[in-house]
Amino acid sequence: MAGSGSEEVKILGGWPSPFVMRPRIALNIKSVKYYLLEETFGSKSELLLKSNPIYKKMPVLIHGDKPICESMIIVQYIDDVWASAGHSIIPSDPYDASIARFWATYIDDKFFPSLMGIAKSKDAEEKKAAIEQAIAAFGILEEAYQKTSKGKDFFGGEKIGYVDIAFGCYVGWIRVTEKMNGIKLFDEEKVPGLTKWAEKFCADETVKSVMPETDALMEFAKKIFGSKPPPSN
Ligand SMILES: N[C@@H](CCC(=O)N[C@@H](CS)C(=O)NCC(=O)O)C(=O)O
Repeated sequence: MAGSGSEEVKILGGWPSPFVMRPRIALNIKSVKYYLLEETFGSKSELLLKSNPIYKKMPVLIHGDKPICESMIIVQYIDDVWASAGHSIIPSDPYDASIARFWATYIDDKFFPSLMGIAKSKDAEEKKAAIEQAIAAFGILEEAYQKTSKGKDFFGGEKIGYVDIAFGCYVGWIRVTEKMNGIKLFDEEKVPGLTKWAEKFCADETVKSVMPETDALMEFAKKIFGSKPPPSN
């Protein structure tokens, strides 16, 4: 049985992590108060290691004394436990829910590796290929957005939903990637829907307080990836 909605809620995680943003947005949608137990990148707390012994990654949601791991599983859990609060994050229609899960999986399995590929590429050729992959994924996601939003602001329709949370958590990192590499992924001409969507997403009350400033994220990125991006063609 799911835990009672009244038990204490804690999130283990660091502010720059896109994955940590996901449950924080979901909790904001449900107006659930939580404590953020800040994890430092590079050193893992005992509580994190104990709470996520398999992957040892953030975020972990601790509800009462129960740990829940994996960001999108946590989002689903929050939607289930606080079902009557805020709005539904997962569509109630089973088919729409499966489509939302499909796109969330695509975002983590295909889009995110291409974004990371840009930062981690060792030479110009690798970087070019990663940029091309990211642009292709943006094109695919633009189509998905046009289909699922049905003329509304978000993938989820009028309100932020499952796919918005899955993709939206990367907006800050996408902006950092654009700045560090002199490229444009949110391109009004090529992906007009996604470009407007990103602005609406970042302006939403449930997102504003957890979306890191691009400059702060950039400083953090320089520390982990180095200040000089690999050469481009
Ligand atoms: N699939 C995981 C990914 C979580 C993840 O990669 N977290 C990173 C922070 S952004 C982490 O904890 N990294 C530490 C490590 O890999 O040891 C999720 O969605 O929760």
